[in-house]
Formats: sequence, C-alpha cells, structure tokens
Amino acid sequence: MEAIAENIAEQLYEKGWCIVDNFLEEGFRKELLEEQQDILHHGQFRMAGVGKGGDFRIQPEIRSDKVCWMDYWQLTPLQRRYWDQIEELKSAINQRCYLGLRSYEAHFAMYPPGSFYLRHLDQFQKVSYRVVSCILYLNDEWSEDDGGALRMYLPQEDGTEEILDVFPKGGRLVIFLSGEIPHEVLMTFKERISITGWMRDIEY
Ligand SMILES: O=C(O)CCC(=O)C(=O)O
Ligand SMILES: [Fe+2]
Repeated sequence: MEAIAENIAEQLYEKGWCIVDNFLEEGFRKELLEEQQDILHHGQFRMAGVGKGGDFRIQPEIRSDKVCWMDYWQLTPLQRRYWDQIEELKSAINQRCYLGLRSYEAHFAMYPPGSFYLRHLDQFQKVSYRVVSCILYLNDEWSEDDGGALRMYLPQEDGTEEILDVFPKGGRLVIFLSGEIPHEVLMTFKERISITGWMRDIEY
C-alpha cells in the first residue's frame, strides 16, 4: 500500500490526476458492494443535489444519481477499512504535494440506468475546500456498451483540453485535483456504483 500511495502522490504532483486499477483487493470490493446494495435496498439513498448550503438544489437535468453520505462516527468495519486506506493516501499526498489536506468526506453513489452528471468542477463557487477528488468504482463487470464513463477534460499546456473516458471498472480508483479538472459522467445504461470522496483543506 505504501508504495502505491507514493506512486499516486507522485502522479498527482506531476500531472494532477491518476488512475489505479485494483486499488481494492477483489474480495474486499465485493464485500463493500454487497454492503452498499444493502444500504440502497433499505432506502437510505437520496437524490443527489448541486450547490452548498442555501444554494443546494435537486436538479435531475444536471445530475440524476442517488447518494448516501458516509458518517465518520458510524462507519461499518468495511467502510472504516476503506477510509483508513484513503487516510494513508492523504498522508502520502501531503508529504509529496504539500496540499495541506486535513480531512476527508465521502458518499456512496448509485447511478440508475439512464442517469448522468453533466460537466462540472468539484469545487463550489463560494467555497473551495475540496482539493483532491477520489472516486472508487465497485461494479462487478463493465463493458463499453454499458456507457457510464467518467469523461475527464484534461487541461493541456497550449490551453486546449484532452478528453479521457474512464470506465467505472470495479476496484479502479480515480484521483484528481478537484478545482482543476472538469469532468462529467456520461449516461449509464446499467446501475453504476461507486464511492466518491474529497480530501479537504479544512478540519472536520
Ligand atoms: O462517479 C464518477 O465517475 C464521478 C462523480 C462526480 O463527478 C461527482 O460526484 O462529483
Ligand atoms: Fe465530480
């Protein structure tokens, strides 16, 4: 894990983003997926919104996923195990990139068939404490026909953008600078499950 964390931190430093396959060991991924499906079937997911505080709105024309926030004080043992992995990664990133990361927040996300999330940045207009976005996919199988790619718009030195489509393959972790890389979730044709989190430069 340590070597992986250092490698991720290095890539984040060099280019602002990084993709790691098999970040989760397969047995662990399956257990987390089952747990998330349980929570989902108990009706604990809500329509996701956009904006913060008084600006919060549910806008299905912008995003149509459902989310369930992870509560640090009520993490299940499996969730804690993932959280600890991310904390370790956060330390490695701090050592390499000096981003002053101090906390982490995360939610489970489920994109039902037909849902999407239009192009956006992960920082709110008035507050910018989300510094590093971390998305982990939990899906059993994924083929290109299932849609649902994460489309990243990578800024190039000449001012243009390069498009990179990343499929939500189980166990894959995507990390990027929240304020610098615009991205969207293309329409999915199959239920799409993930844990999305943000390392922040504020305390809990
Ligand atoms: O699930 C993904 O691939 C990206 C989700 C996302 O962009 C977000 O929740 O802000
Ligand atoms: Fe996002």
